[in-house]
Amino acid sequence: MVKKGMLIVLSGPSGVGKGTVRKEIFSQEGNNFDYSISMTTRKMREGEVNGRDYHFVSKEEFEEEIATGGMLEYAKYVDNYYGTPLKYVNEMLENGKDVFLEIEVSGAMQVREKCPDGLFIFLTPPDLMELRQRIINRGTDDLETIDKRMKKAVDEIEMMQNYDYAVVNDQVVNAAEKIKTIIRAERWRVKRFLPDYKKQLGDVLK
Ligand SMILES: Nc1nc2c(ncn2[C@@H]2O[C@H](COP(=O)(O)OP(=O)(O)O)[C@@H](O)[C@H]2O)c(=O)[nH]1
Ligand SMILES: Nc1ncnc2c1ncn2[C@@H]1O[C@H](COP(=O)(O)OP(=O)(O)O)[C@@H](O)[C@H]1O
Repeated sequence: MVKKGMLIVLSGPSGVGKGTVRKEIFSQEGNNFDYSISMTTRKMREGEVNGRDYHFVSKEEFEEEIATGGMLEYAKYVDNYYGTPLKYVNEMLENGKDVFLEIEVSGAMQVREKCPDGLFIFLTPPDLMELRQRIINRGTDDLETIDKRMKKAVDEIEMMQNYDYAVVNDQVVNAAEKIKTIIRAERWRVKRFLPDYKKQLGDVLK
């Protein structure tokens, strides 16, 4: 039976722990889905590998991809572009493989428009004080920027209503486990099977 793969989108406010939880999920064996490596114009950090963590490209290269329709979605985030190359995602889905994206909220909303059948999971903080504390702990922002990020985070949390599931990131391992449980259950969505049976019916009745 040939089923198209499922597109899985993990998103949520900045600083909630998307990257941390995603890395936990992919550090474990036995996932039946593949990670779509994003493209970005931000500088490579120490310890990162081009083609593993991101496809690192110049601003010109990124803009060329946008212009030629090569991106499924993209966003400008802290003066850099981040986006999902369309080709890999399409190839995987056509081959019946499930694909996992970890992207910020505005990109996720673009994907929702284009792929309404995807699985949209919103990672949310236990509460806003904890979110603030995590952004402070990360140590990358001054207090003024942190307050700006918090205002943006509140707007982003409002977008939760456009998602299928909310997962609270209390403990990284718990959140990763919950996400994997959701993905396992969603594999058996009726609408993934129906088109194939309809096609078979056409063949049988020929
Ligand atoms: N829209 C979109 N957002 C992405 C993509 N890849 C990563 N992001 C988001 O971009 C933000 C910044 O990522 P990054 O610079 O790696 O790191 P962080 O600041 O250490 O989390 C995070 O919220 C990611 O979820 C992508 O392909 N598309
Ligand atoms: N469950 C958690 N409990 C405590 N701290 C966390 C948890 N998940 C992530 N963090 C920390 O919160 C900060 C933001 O996480 P990060 O993965 O960079 O977020 P995002 O990708 O959503 O911007 C990091 O310092 C990370 O170590």
